[in-house]
Amino acid sequence: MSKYIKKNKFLLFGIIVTLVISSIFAVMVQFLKGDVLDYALLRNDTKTLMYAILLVSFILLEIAFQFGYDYLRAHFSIRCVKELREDFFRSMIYRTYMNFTSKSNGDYIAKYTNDVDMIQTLYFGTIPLFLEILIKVILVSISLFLLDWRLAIVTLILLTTPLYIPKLIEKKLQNSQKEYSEAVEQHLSRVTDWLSGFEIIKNYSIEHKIFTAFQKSNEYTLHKALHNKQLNYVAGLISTLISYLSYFIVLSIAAVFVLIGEFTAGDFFVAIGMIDQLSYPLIALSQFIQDLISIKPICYDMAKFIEEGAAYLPENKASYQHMVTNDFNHSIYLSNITFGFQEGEELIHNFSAEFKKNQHYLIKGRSGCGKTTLINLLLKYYSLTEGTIMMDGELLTEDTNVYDFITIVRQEAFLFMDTLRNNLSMYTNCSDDDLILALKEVNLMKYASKECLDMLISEGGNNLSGGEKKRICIARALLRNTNVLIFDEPLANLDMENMLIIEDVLLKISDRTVIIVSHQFTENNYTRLDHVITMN
Ligand SMILES: Nc1ncnc2c1ncn2[C@@H]1O[C@H](COP(=O)(O)OP(=O)(O)OP(=O)(O)O)[C@@H](O)[C@H]1O
Repeated sequence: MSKYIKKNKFLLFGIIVTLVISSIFAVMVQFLKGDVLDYALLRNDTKTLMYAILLVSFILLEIAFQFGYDYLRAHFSIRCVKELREDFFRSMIYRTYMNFTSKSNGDYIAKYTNDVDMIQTLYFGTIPLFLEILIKVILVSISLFLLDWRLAIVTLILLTTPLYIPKLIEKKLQNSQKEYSEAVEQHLSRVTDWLSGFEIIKNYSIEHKIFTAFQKSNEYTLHKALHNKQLNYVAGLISTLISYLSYFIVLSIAAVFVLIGEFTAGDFFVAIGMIDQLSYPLIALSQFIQDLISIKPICYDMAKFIEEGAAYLPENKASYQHMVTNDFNHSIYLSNITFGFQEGEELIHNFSAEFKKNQHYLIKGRSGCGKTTLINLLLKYYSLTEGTIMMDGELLTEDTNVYDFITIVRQEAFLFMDTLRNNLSMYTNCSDDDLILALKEVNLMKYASKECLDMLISEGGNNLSGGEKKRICIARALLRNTNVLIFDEPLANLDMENMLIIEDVLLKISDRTVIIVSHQFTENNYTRLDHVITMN
């Protein structure tokens, strides 16, 4: 996390400068208060008035610099969080599909909301406050030394004892913060899951069961939050008690100095002001130390997450520089491939197939025989146990960017909450005419107009029918000029009319290699395909 602090070092410098100046004024105010009192007791009106005016001016200056400090502090925290969020999102979005799916959406959301918020409050927010207190403590300690070195030494020894409390329970604080963060992650994963399954919850009338599960999960999370807060409060309470005790000891010593004639009334007044200036910040300092200690594991996890994702960033991925981005000219050949998810269990055994350029293929087979897995192997999601995948006689290697020549359309049609235009063009510079042509190709005449391209698609494409969503996804794939188009179960969840429309659209695609994975494809249309591959 120190990276973000370094990036905003000028703001931090500004914070330190305004802090030092406002703290100097705060200390001067204490001395001036003593002077005003002493001159008032001596009945010296002119000096009393002069020092009173000076006192008011210094108070105003202290307030002005304090405002400057608060202003910069807010900017510092916001800038750090902005950069942290950007790094988080970048490290997530550039991951490989397999790496991304190793975590649940809830995990990502919890990290993005809860963990980032905690880091903002307990780390970026605490650092300026920690500096504020530290600078105040240093300046006030120096001033106390100037007033009386014996009192200064006793004050510092006694008032700094509460600072050791957080260090004594460091492990407990960190564990409790981490447990809380993990509980939030689990809770959000479950909530996102319930939101996605809203329809099924209604359909099976299991609202009560889900609510009970929610209550349990919510209670567990809040129990962890409470435990975390209680631990912090106990540590805070001990620190405050010790601090007050120390305060009264130092106060008594200053009172003794007055009684034995070593301090004037003004000196006593100044000393009390100084001790006040020290005691409250030191209590706060112990809380900030507590915060910084407890947030450490969350910061560590966040840094690890970002670092892990950084390996996939274009600028850091060495292989990107020599990534093969060419098309194939003749064929893609799967040669004797074997693969299994578990060791010793083979899902695909010694399978071979050739996909020739610009031909139509249907891959069929019973449910669960490994059709989607075969496609995922082609997309390099998993490593083969045995066999090879060749492109024009050359091995498909780690460095081959298959997304450059393959477009995949999955069974679940996914559309972004955006305009139809952006959902079709995928944010590239496609002309409206091309978009309209693609819509016509997939028989979506209803939307094939300039006005309709501006139509907003709601979350999950809820304002479209299942068949329409599928056809928009196919049109989007057609617009992407890749040599290979793969359709994984394009006919799933469609009625006969829509099935036939989509089959026709896929069979009419020319000058592309089309691979259709389906166990529902109409047998009457087999003659329009170049090859039918049956997987056992
Ligand atoms: N990520 C995974 N981890 C472990 N097992 C998996 C994974 N993905 C799929 N499987 C298993 O591999 C088998 C084949 O799944 P796959 O999706 O390839 O079948 P399919 O032929 O496409 O089935 P369908 O026609 O029903 O879509 C299934 O038994 C499934 O449980």
